[in-house]
Amino acid sequence: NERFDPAIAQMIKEFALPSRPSRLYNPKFGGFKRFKGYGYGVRMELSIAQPDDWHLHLRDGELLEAVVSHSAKQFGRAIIMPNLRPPVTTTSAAVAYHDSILNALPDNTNFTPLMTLYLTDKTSPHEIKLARESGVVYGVKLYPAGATTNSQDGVTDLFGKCLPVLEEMVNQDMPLLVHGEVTDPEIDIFDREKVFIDRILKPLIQKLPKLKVVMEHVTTMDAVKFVESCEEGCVAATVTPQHLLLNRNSLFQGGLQPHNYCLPVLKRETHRQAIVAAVTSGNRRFFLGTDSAPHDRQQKECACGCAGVFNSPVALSIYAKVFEEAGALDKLEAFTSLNGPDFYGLPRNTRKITLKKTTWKVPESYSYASGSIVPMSAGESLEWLPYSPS
Ligand SMILES: NC(=O)N[C@@H](CC(=O)O)C(=O)O
Ligand SMILES: [Zn+2]
Ligand SMILES: [Zn+2]
Repeated sequence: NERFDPAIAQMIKEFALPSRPSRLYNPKFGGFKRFKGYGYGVRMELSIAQPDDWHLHLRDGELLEAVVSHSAKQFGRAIIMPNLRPPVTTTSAAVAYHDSILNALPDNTNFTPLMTLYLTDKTSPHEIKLARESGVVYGVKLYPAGATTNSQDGVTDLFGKCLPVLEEMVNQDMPLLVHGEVTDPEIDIFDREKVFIDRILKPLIQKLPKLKVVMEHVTTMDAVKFVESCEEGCVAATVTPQHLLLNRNSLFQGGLQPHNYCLPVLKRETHRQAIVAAVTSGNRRFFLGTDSAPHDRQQKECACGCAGVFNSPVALSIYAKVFEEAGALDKLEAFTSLNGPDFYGLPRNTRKITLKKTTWKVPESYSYASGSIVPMSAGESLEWLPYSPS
């Protein structure tokens, strides 16, 4: 590095990986032209195994058509959430939904949807067997009834109604994916995740220590501590771009910000920092799950707006930004591309994608047949532009 100006040498040191520099990180030097954010025109590229999205809402109908390509461009696989109306409660419904996703996909993509079943009080153990046999279902989703978007048909009493199903899931090695918030109206909305851990998750893993559980979209230091305390390979967590980048101030900055409203709701800064520390530590229990949850603009900008952030177009740029700011770009690939398949017992993607450190502007909205969808960070500038896999 002596060849370079000391400022560049320092930057290279910061970005170069101690362990596998050539594999994960290839800085390319583009002369000494001024380049935004970089005094000396250093151009950076990050090449990583193709990421998967372990928590994604693709919706159906027109919305599915409008959003699916944003995921298919960047991700190899995605766990598809079943909270449609009506919810995907049976294997045959999951197979039909799988087909409609494949039909909506653009040509020449290798994107593979991994389906889930929506757990209800009435789900039978037999349905779990069918799900496993289908070869397209990879998880069962627990929505406490009333906790979030389209959760009306969710579970009212997990231990009272669902134990035989959960036992069959252990037999079938079928993971339980959890929206971890209690719905008790007495509990403050900012405490619902913590209380869920104490009331439901701790007793659950005590009763069924072999059940694979993914705590979806973790938002608190309590969840981080809980997941870290569990046995690796049994309990894991997905983390969204918004819960890594934003705190609850972003809901009210300069006026009410409906496009930052999702569930679990954004938390205070100390929680955000705990989540960033967890994912950038290299802990294998944490992996990428965008929770990209598109709603039409009119359903967001109204008197009783829906919960959900549409982040597919910006997710990888934001994850890279968060890891870069934490000085942990060397841990990004494990989080985006390795820990997830390892937990689910699936092969890692062999394709690569490239993230290029260049400034790009996020569109204000994406229009589709009957409306438009506003993405996370709409109108803002981001770096780390993802390139399609080669
Ligand atoms: N995250 C959200 O705020 N919304 C999700 C549901 C969910 O994941 O809880 C949705 O389907 O819109
Ligand atoms: Zn959820
Ligand atoms: Zn979700």
